[in-house]
Amino acid sequence: MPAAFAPASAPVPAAVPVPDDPFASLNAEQRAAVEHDVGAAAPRPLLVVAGAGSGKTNTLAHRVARLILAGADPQRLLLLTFSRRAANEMTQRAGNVLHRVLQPIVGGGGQGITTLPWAGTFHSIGARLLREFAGRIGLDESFTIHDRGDSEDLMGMVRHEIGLTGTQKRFPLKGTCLSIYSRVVNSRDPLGVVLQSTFPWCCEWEDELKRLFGAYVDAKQEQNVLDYDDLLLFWAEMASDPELGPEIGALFDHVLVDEYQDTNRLQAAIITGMKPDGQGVMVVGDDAQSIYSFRGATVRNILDFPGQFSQPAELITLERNYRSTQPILAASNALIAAALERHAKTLWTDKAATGLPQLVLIPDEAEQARWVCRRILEQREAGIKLTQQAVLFRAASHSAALELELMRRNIPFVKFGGLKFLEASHIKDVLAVLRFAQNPNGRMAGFRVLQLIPGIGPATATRLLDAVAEAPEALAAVEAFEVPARSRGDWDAFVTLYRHLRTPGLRWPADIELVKNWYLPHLERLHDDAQARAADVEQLAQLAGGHGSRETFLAEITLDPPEATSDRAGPPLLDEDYLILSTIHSSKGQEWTSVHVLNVVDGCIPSDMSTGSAEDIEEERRLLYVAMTRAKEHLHLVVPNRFFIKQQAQMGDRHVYAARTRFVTPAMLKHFEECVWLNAETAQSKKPMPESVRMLVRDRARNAWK
Ligand SMILES: Nc1ncnc2c1ncn2[C@@H]1O[C@H](COP(=O)(O)OP(=O)(O)OP(=O)(O)O)[C@@H](O)[C@H]1O
Repeated sequence: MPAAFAPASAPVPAAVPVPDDPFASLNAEQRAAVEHDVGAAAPRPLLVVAGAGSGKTNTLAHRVARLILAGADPQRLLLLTFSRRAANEMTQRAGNVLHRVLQPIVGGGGQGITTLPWAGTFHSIGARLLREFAGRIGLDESFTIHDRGDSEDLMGMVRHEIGLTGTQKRFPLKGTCLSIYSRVVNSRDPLGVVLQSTFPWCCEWEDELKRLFGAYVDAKQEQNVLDYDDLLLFWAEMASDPELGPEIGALFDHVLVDEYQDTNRLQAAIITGMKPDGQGVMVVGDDAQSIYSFRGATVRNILDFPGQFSQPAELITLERNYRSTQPILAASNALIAAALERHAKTLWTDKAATGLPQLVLIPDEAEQARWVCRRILEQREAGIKLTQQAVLFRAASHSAALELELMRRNIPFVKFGGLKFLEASHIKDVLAVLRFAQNPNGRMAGFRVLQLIPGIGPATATRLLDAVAEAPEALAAVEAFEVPARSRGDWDAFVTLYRHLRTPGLRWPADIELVKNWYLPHLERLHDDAQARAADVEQLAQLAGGHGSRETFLAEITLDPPEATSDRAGPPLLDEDYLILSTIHSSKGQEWTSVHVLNVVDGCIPSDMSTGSAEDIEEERRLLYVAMTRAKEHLHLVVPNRFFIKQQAQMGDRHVYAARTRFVTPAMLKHFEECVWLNAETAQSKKPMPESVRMLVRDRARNAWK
């Protein structure tokens, strides 16, 4: 039995007598979900369909605590969440409940009982299981994991190698190829179907793509690397194996899945493979918040869950919303009621409020930025901290004007969902060195590292990587390699580093210190803003200290990267109080007292990139629903009327007119307070819009398309 599955060293006493009812705050439906088949020998599958803000995360955390109190072994509890942050939060919340109950009994805190070693994302748990079972499925356990960028690069390289770049007609780019591949793997649909439905302009390349994907899989195998999709694919394969599937399933008494609406077919197959009868399986989700179909997630998973196992699942619906005021909820309900298919539920709340959500008409994006800043400062004066206010938008680029305005006014903010830490080239460089040391056969990492050395280009790097692939020990091949004379000094420094990194017994995180010292002079040479980037490298080194080994660090940072880098629009203006800027996708699961949604116009939401099919449009509607239901007390949908065209001379006046999003229909306007804002300097906001202006705006919007 692998070490990770060893029994807990300090088991929780079975069925502890409960002094105070820690579940008293739950409502009847939440309680039913928490108590479902507790203590039963064979707990039936359970689906909790929970509306936005109805406490599903809360319920799941209480269920975890309840199960542990009833004697469940935390080591045999698999908790699958959408992000690592969600896994940590869940563990902490369950810990708080347990703490409240157990503290009077065991005294002195009762902490430490709630480490949930199997709480994490599908991808990170998949990586762990694959390493544990590597030997059984013919996988070398030193495999490294490619992030999306590495995978694209490898796809590009293979595409070139098999001669698809030189074709007369333009073959799809590497990023598109990877998206198609990923979609096929995650949706489990045949290539032809995926091309027809999602990438119709690539249909003519079906045969070539098939050949490319075959070669891509071979390349990954040769180099002993796995991409994100492999983590799910291999896990699903193991789960469907008649011998391994039950063995893996038997490691866990309970399998709990959060945000089930954003899982894909492969993830559903993993659950059914491990637990064909659904015993101990509980999933929680909201079909109205399914927003990840571009990653292959399918809302069908949640709609079909009740009949997925050999026994029917029980269904519990949570409809009481604890987050938002009644008017916010009424507007959100009206919006989602127009959706084509969903589990019927209508949220209600007893949080009364006087104000309606606002629909704010604004002349253009620049005024939108000014108005939002002004409102945010007003609200702060009224006692709402900046961290309790968020500005949400459909695409990361939509906040550009606002970011400038915030910086001009010195309002601190943090942005989620922009450029990711791992996408920054300096972070990629450092990680590539570590990866090349961990797995010398991983060519993408090696290729990147070697070309950091002055005088070494793609041809020399390829020769060295070939030599490494053929040699029994990578270090010997590196030491014996002859580089051009002008690279000699830099090369020797690299060989010394590589020798250290390949020496057994090097104590992590010493590796990253060595890499940092080697890399910083290169950073100085390569970038003008080296200082800001060096701070990121420092942050990476600090993160590294929190991991047990090079191997786990590389796996975890690839799977769950930190968000912010100095590569963003500006340095993160951190303060003890700061405003939240976030894409709607990254706002999932969060809540704020006040929410502004930018660019609530057709073309932005629905995005003009996503209006291909009825399903795409439906997903855009759900996105707006997710954004609106993040608000507790104040909600503002901002509708700028005019967009300046980006590619034109400075001070150019070319622009287009936009219309309010189609999702807020005239019949829904009664749920909003409509206001118009003409100019930040003349305080004209909140006056009812004069009919003359209304007409003018409407006519102009229409004329723009004549
Ligand atoms: N029984 C309850 N009594 C009081 N407040 C509750 C109760 N259940 C949940 N809440 C509160 O309601 C809010 C929403 O809860 P939670 O984040 O768990 O909802 P959710 O269903 O996961 O939301 P979403 O899906 O919209 O992200 C939180 O502030 C939570 O503390």
